[in-house]
Formats: sequence, structure tokens, C-alpha cells
Amino acid sequence: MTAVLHLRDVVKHYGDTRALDRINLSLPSDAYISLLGPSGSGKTTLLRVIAGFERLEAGEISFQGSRIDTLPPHARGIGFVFQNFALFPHLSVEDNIAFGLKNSAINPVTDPGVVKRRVRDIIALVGLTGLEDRGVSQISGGQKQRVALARTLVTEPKMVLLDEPLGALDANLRMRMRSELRSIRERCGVTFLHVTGSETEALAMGDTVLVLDRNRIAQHGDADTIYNRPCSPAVARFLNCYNLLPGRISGEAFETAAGSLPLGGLRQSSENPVYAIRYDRVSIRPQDAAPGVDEAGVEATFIASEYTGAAINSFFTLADGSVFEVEQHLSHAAPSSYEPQTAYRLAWNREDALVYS
Ligand SMILES: Nc1ncnc2c1ncn2[C@@H]1O[C@H](COP(=O)(O)OP(=O)(O)OP(=O)(O)O)[C@@H](O)[C@H]1O
Repeated sequence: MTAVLHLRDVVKHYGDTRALDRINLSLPSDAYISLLGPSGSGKTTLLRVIAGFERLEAGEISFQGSRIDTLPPHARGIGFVFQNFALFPHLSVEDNIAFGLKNSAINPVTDPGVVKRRVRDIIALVGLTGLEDRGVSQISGGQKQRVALARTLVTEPKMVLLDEPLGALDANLRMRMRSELRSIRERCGVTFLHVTGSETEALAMGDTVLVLDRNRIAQHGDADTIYNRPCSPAVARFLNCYNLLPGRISGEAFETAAGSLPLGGLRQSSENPVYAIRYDRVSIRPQDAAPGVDEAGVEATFIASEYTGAAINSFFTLADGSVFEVEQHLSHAAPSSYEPQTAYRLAWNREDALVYS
């Protein structure tokens, strides 16, 4: 896959706050890229320096083989879709989309026939045909999102940056717009870089997922790798699907405050030793159940369960008082019920663990 965008040692501060700390990055052409990270990790700043809304203090950005960090935003060939859509409330759907094309600082399109044709093509691409003459205050949230995207795509950018594009939509619509955005991108063949704070959205949408942590790139890979092999305890914590037990390695075991766990699974280096096991890899057994040969486990007290539709999440406390979560998918078996304040044995295959040390 050819790279379209390169960032080299990019640094950005706001006063004393370091918002981007030596970012090095190459992004592929014709791909959907999710940019995930906790609040304040620098996601919006990264988009804004790529778009040219913020100046970087050090480093370089090149796009399609040419350096762009000295160019103004409109000369970069990169589109930007804002979270709040930023539509003109007094204009129709069609006029909102045509606006950027007619008023572009570089090569504005002045022939009304050409404007009409390009706008109609984009309206069809994003699925808004029939709504051309509606005011943008008379359309739904999902339709506004499509107008915002169409307004950018009509100018034929080579890349589109989307800052939390689904953040203003309700949960149901957000789910539907995920596949819509992916298919619109596939039809136009342009790279999308999509910022989100939701790990499920990032994993579901990105061909490639970038994880920012403390203003640096913590991990960059396909969704499957990020989910199954987070490269650090911080990335695993942020994915919100791993129990993390701090401790230390002693011989063939990882010693935690909740007990000794036989070593196994993937070992990765980290300054802070942590044993990680995914919520959905854990079985709940009676307290006196004998451990299997290849298993690791801890004793834990059941607190409560939460039904999420496709799964049940059960919460336990360990000997040191920390909370341990177990996720059981309802397609696997009918849900069991557990007695609050009762001890159980939580067990998993030791090869399913991730050990950071
Ligand atoms: N205009 C600004 N002035 C001062 N500090 C800023 C400004 N914009 C961002 N910051 C700081 O820079 C850091 C990165 O902010 P940024 O908005 O890029 O994070 P983010 O990952 O997009 O966060 P969120 O998910 O909450 O939107 C934060 O510490 C933030 O407080």
C-alpha cells in the first residue's frame, strides 16, 4: 500500500502544554484510518496541524510527495469535516454543498452547469437525492452529517479529516452511519482520517487504527492487532476490555495482590509490569472447582451483573479490593445467575493472557 501522508517529528505546544510530542507517522492511500485516544491525548490537534489550522513548531508534514506544512489550509488539498457540521443555516442542502466549490480560494468553479452536475453527483454519492431544495434546518442529524461530508467531497480532496464526525448523533444513528461512512469512502477512494474517543467505533471502522496516548503515537496497526495485542498497559486500559493486574514476575509466575498467576501468553516489554486478561476470556466457576492444567485463575467475590443486550457483564472484587470484569456472550450459552457477596473461581487459559514486564 502506498503512503499518502508522512509526519516527521511533529511537535506542537499550547503555551506550556505539549499537545503533540514528536509524532512520526505514515498513512496509506485509499484507506479508512481511525484515530483513537483518551481526552486530551492530542487527537484534534493532530488533525488541525495536518489541515493547516495550527502551525507546528518542529517537524515536517508531506502529502502526496510534497511538503505541505508551510502551505495555508486551502492549498493543501485536504478536506475537514467538523463535529458540529458547521452548515449555513439559511442555505438549502444543494447550496451548502455548492458553496465551497463556487467560493474556493483555488480554482473556483464558475460555470453553473458544472457546479450543478458536480453537486448532483456528490448528492447521489452520499445518498441525499430528493432533498436538494430542503433547508438544512429541515433535515435530520444523519442527513446533516452527509451534507457536511458532501460539502467537503465536492471539492475533490485527496484526503478527508473527520473530527468526531458521529459525536453529535444519537446512538442508533451513530451505528448506522458507521457503515455509511465506510461505504461512501470506498466509493470515492479517498483516505479518511477519523478521530474518535470510542474504542468500539475505532475498531469497527478503521482499516488501520492509530492510538494516541499522552500526546504520542502509542500504537499503529490493524484493528485485530490493536484489539488482541495492545502494545502497552495504557493501550490495553484504553480499549476497555482487559482486566489489568499490576505485580511482578517471580520465577515462572506473575505475582499480583490477588494471587500468583502462572506465566503464559504473549510477553511484551513495559516499564510497569502488568498482567492483562480480556473480559470475554474468563469463565466463572464454583469456588472449589479444580483448576484445569493450562489454566490460570483467581478467587473473587461476585458483586453484580449488567445486561447489555448481546452480552452480560459481571463484576467481581479481588482480594486486594480491585474490580474484575467478566463478559459472557449470550450467543454462547443461556446466562447463569450468581449470588452476590459469594466467592467464585475466575479461570482462563494461561495462553490468553498478555504479560507486560
Ligand atoms: N487552544 C488551546 N489552548 C490551550 N491548550 C489547548 C488548546 N487546544 C488543546 N489544548 C490542550 O492540548 C492538549 C491536546 O488537546 P486535544 O484537543 O488535541 O486533545 P483531544 O485528544 O482531541 O481531546 P478530546 O478527546 O477531549 O477532544 C490538551 O491538553 C488540551 O488541553
